[in-house]
Amino acid sequence: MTAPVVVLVGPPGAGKSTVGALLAERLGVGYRDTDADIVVTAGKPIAEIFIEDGEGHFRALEREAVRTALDTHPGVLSLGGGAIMDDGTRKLLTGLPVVFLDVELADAVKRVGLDAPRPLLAVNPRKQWRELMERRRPLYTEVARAVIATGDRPPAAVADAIVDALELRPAAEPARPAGREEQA
Ligand SMILES: Nc1ncnc2c1ncn2[C@@H]1O[C@H](COP(=O)(O)OP(=O)(O)OP(=O)(O)O)[C@@H](O)[C@H]1O
Ligand SMILES: O=C(O)C1=C[C@@H](O)[C@@H](O)[C@H](O)C1
Ligand SMILES: [Mg+2]
Repeated sequence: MTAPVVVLVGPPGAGKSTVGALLAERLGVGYRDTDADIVVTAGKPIAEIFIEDGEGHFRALEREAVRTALDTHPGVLSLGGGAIMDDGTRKLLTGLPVVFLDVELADAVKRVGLDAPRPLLAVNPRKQWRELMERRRPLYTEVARAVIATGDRPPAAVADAIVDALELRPAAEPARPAGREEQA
């Protein structure tokens, strides 16, 4: 198993894609998003999977997408906003460097407008988002090794905060051999 260096979780608009891509570039590793993997595997957009097959089927596809990505992707991995709702998916995350990108409703609205085709936010998105976060916040927190508030930080500062919280360094940066400082 080649586990990711960071797994990002958080609600829609938390910045998983934006921060994840930035962080991957900074660390010199690849970036992957399980939502994108599911679309490829299912051969149709997520909204269609929800409508035609239901949320339960989507969560099962998502669990398998997470399992595969955790086994094969050594870089930065973003999960779908609701992945932590599935018991099996949460179990897969045990012991991994999971970061919860936290965001308040007002900032999420500013960022994504809540008018994108998100199946679970289709009707009355503000109310849905608030209720969804009430249910999900304890689960995001449960799986997370670090919780990063993103409201008052631009994406680059969020990436910095993750690097600090998990004490990460670029993949290419060699570990300094012990005792070399004195020899220069
Ligand atoms: N820390 C931040 N400060 C300000 N704007 C941000 C921040 N993080 C992300 N954004 C902006 O918010 C929008 C949504 O970000 P992004 O798509 O990365 O969120 P996401 O968590 O991946 O959402 P989704 O769950 O829908 O995939 C983008 O326009 C992005 O530029
Ligand atoms: O919050 C959610 O439940 C979702 C978020 C998206 O990332 C997608 O995984 C899907 O639209 C479901
Ligand atoms: Mg995203």
